Amino acid sequence: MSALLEVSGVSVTFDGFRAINNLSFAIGPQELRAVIGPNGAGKTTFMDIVTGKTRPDEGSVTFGETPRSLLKMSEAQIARAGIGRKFQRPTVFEDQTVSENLMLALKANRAPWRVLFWRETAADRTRVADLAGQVGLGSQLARKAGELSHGQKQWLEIAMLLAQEPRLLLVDEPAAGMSFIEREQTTALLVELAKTRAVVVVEHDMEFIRRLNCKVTVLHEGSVLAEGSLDHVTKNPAVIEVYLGR
Ligand SMILES: Nc1ncnc2c1ncn2[C@@H]1O[C@H](COP(=O)(O)OP(=O)(O)OP(=O)(O)O)[C@@H](O)[C@H]1O
Repeated sequence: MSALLEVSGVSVTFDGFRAINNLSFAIGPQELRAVIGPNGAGKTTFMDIVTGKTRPDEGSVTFGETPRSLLKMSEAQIARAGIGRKFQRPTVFEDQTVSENLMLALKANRAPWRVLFWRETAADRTRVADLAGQVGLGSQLARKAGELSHGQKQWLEIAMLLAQEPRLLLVDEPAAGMSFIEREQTTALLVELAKTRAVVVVEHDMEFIRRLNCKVTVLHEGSVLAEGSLDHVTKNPAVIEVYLGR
């Protein structure tokens, strides 16, 4: 299987400190991957590089079936090329309904000149209902986003990202602040989403990762320390040492 995203030999230095050190990472077109690692391992910086927020000093980052370098693309171009990022804190419009939030996301997906003449169509309304259904908010369309639970807000934001039809979704700590039931529903959602796109989940919650039941990449000091199933990596002495400090 050829990779959808390929990060190769990437390094980033902040004021002389090497936050990412010769990092190589690849993910397939329909793959679910968990990225773990202790604080400061470089997980956020890795996502910043993929989304164009941080530029590496060396290495290459390519994306797509016909690999295209992301390094010369702006953050907006990378998003349009099919990479969506879900930050830890939900950023939905609280005073707007679920339906209105999703309609805004659909609108944002249009070329600027088309937005000028944009009118909501029946097809848009169907798409909004479909997006809400995909994340389990089909019955919440008329509710204000501000009234939703924390987990529901996170799902709404994922649906807003899905409006852009990303081929790669980066999800930062989805389990944080969620109830047990919400975490279980989120696991199921991410597994489902990864059937039709690549999904990379950065998470500290090991129980959550166990339920994702996917390949895990362990980062440490800006490099890949171990890769494989959760059982495989958690038996690795180097991983145990990094996590337990022994
Ligand atoms: N803009 C920056 N300037 C200076 N140092 C930075 C910058 N961004 C990140 N770093 C440093 O780079 C290292 C990697 O940080 P990063 O946030 O990527 O780690 P992380 O694995 O996401 O950690 P956490 O789990 O705590 O979120 C850290 O030591 C951090 O202090």
